[in-house]
Amino acid sequence: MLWTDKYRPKRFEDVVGNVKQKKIIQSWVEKWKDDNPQPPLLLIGPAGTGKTTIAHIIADEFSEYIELNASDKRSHDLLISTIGESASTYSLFGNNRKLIIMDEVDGIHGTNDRGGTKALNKIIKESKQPIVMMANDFYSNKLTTIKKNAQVVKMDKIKSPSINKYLRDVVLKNEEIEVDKEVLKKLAKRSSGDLRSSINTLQALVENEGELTEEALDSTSQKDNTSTIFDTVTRVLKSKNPEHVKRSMFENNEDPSLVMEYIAENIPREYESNKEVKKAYEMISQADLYFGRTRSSQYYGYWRYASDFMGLGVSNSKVDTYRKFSKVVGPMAFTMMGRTRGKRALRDVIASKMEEKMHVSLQVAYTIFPYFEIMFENDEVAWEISDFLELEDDEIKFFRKKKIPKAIITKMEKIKAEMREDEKEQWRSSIKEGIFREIPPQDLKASDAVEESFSHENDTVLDIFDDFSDEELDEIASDLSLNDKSKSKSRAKKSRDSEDVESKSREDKKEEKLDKEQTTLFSF
Ligand SMILES: Nc1ncnc2c1ncn2[C@@H]1O[C@H](COP(=O)(O)OP(=O)(O)OP(=O)(O)O)[C@@H](O)[C@H]1O
Repeated sequence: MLWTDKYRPKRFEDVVGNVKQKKIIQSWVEKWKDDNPQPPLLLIGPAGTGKTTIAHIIADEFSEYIELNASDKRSHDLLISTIGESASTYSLFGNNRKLIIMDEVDGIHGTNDRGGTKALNKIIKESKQPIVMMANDFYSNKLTTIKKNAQVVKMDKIKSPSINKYLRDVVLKNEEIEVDKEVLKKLAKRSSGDLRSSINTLQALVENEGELTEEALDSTSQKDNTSTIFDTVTRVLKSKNPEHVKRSMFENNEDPSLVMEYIAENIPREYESNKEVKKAYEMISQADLYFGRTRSSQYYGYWRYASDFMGLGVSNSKVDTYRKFSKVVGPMAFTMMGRTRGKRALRDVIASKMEEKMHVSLQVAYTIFPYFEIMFENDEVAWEISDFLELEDDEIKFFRKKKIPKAIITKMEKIKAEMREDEKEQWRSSIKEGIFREIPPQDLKASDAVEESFSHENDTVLDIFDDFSDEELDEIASDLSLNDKSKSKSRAKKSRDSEDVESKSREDKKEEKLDKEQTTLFSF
């Protein structure tokens, strides 16, 4: 269980720091309870200081609450259509107030066609129900009017001695874990006032290493004012606010390809719908492509695209934000493999085996990886797929921690040995078809997903490219084969890019053919 969830304060007294602010908030709650309506509460402050925690403690004081993410367009529509009305009507039952919690109000879209702050301001002004809003950026111009109509509570960073004390007396004491005092102090200091990140870092280090060592701390946590890798991943997966995501990516000093691996590892832990997972992996695969280009061309400008795809792209792949607490974990497969270049190539070796045996593009192969993780949980299926793809032991380890039991291997090899050649052939194609059957067909069409993510329904994705020049956009469009015109322009410009596009269309044809062939059941 995630420690930040386990030790999430349930009462105001348990919330660390911000003593004066807590008093103001408690008084706001008391006044509402005395039937004395108050302006909306706006909690502004740095990440991981307890704003959401406080909002939930407040929620316990009211009979009902509704929680929305203001920067999420769908939430915003919901807000207008349902809350807009109820916020301005008194409850029929006196004190039965419905608390409205709105996170990321500094990420709300400004213009009218996207809902906008105007409508939100109207609701805030007219609301007869308690509203709590949260934001990170005190100086965001999106908050100018909201601030005028709200009771603003500026939350401070948590001081490092308080963080240290909390980690020691609450978290470690309860977990019955002893750590080096000096290293703990260092961790508290490095968290830059972000209590959540300090807890996450502590848990990750203790669980991964079995103890808290200075070396491990130095390798994961960052210098002051920079986000830790865990925070960046949390931000990318949980937020839909482009500015927050961008800032977090920017402030992270880690090796960007490692950040990508962390994000990739955590996508299926946070996102629930296949469509979102698939879109997110599309974005990862685009980021990966640009890392590859950076390496081959030594042009570091490509890093920026990689960073936008894995940050904003992944963040925007979710339809809605999830209100759950998934544990951010390190990239298992990559940690196991170490980070040497030779070993990291393992991932690409698997993908190319899939390309050869399953006739899919490398891009699609990467998209299938998370599904393999699930399929490989079954011993027989793991053996059959591994045998079909001719995976080596270390490649199997990529998808499952445990070895395939010897008894299963012996049993399956015996079955296979007794098959005639034509039966073997049929069996191999049934494995291939079986894999495809387990994956929604639309998830296998990489190019569709990219096009979809550029559709006008998903406006926020377009925001990613707001500050790209026309030329840069042209190049990206051609890489993603979005339109023929830019494709041919780029072809003339760069032979490397044209090779990508051509091989992509070859793969598309192969996929179309495969789609037609997929008729039989997954017959394991
Ligand atoms: N002041 C605090 N006291 C005790 N625990 C805290 C405090 N702040 C954060 N935490 C821990 O960190 C977790 C996350 O905090 P929370 O979600 O409230 O932060 P936040 O300020 O809302 O961050 P964000 O701006 O990123 O949404 C909590 O579940 C809790 O475990």
